[in-house]
Parts: sequence; structure tokens; C-alpha cells
Amino acid sequence: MAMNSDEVHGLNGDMSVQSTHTNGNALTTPVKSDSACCANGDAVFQTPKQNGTSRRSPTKTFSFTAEPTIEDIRRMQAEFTDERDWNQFHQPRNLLLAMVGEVGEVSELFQWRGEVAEGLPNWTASEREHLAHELSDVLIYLVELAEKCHIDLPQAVLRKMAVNRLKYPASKVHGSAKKYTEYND
Ligand SMILES: Nc1ccn([C@H]2C[C@H](O)[C@@H](COP(=O)(O)OP(=O)(O)OP(=O)(O)O)O2)c(=O)n1
Repeated sequence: MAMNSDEVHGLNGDMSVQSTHTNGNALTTPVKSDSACCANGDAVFQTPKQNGTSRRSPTKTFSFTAEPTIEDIRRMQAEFTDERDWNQFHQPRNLLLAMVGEVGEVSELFQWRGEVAEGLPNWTASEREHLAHELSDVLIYLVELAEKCHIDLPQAVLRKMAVNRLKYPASKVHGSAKKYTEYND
């Protein structure tokens, strides 16, 4: 079980981070992810109307920093496990189970809340940081699982996205959440 998040997690406000790269170094500058912000630091995402239809905007206003890359994460985790002689425990099956356990911890944070709005406007800074930790645990184990299975994850993602585009042509599925198998043509 997770510890009390107030005890173990930071109290960062809802900051997105922009990065600038100079000589390969990431310079990070916290900025508010949107112009509208709540008193508790949570961002409110604005949803502009386009052609009378409500369109999603957060992905345009929130973005990740460029680093660390997935390869950086793989290398840092490899160093972490090497330093502890933990490679002996980190076989694919164990990593899979560890990752699924962490997914369960993410689920716990959403449990019983009902639907949660994008940007998590009603979450405390401590809850958000707790979520950041648990999502990171999932990613760390996912990256190491891919490494131990010799799956080049960044390239695999590109290939899978190409497959997704073929399976779900925008012109065909626009506005529909149906599974590709539900189309009759
Ligand atoms: N054998 C292990 C144990 C931990 N970790 C690393 C990867 C994860 O990012 C994190 C997981 O640590 P915990 O198992 O302590 O899980 P939590 O951090 O989620 O703690 P809690 O379950 O108390 O929330 O530490 C690891 O690589 N190998």
C-alpha cells in the first residue's frame, strides 16, 4: 500500500514545464499550463469552440519536456538496479508483475472519485504528486520490461502508431469510439 501522500510526496503546484536546449542541456522553466488558474494552483483548461463543436485543447497547451528520453530512462534504471545488484530479480515476468502492481496503485488514486476532469482541477497538489510518482513507477517498469524483452520501445511505438492510423483512418472513424472490428466494410 502507498504511504500517506502528504508525508512522502512533494507539494508542487500544477506546473507544466517548457524546456530549452543549449549545448545539450535541458533548461527547465516552470510555467503555468494555461492562463486560467485556480487559487490552489490547479490549471483550468479552456475548451474553445470550433465550427460549433466543442474541441479538446489541453494537448495543445500541455506538453512534456524533451528529456529524459526513453533511452535515458532505460539507462538510469539500469544504473539503479546495477548499483543494488537487483538485476537478478528483474526478469521479464517479475517486471511485468511489478508494472501491473503499479498500475493498480494508479487505479487506487482514481477509485471512487467518479469521472475526473482533464487536468485534474479538483486534485490537491499532494494528490497530483502522488499520481506523478505512481505513473512514473509504471513507466520505469515498462521501459525496463521492454529492455529485458529486447523491444526497442521508441521504434516500436512508431510502428504501432502507423498500424493504428491504418486501422483507424480519420476520415472513416472521426467522432466515433467504435472498435475497428465493429465496422462492416
Ligand atoms: N525491486 C525493485 C524495487 C523498486 N524499484 C523501483 C522502481 C519503481 O519506480 C519503484 C518501486 O518501489 P516500491 O516497490 O517501493 O513501490 P512504490 O514506490 O510504489 O511504494 P509504495 O508501494 O509504498 O507506494 O522503485 C525497482 O526498480 N526494483
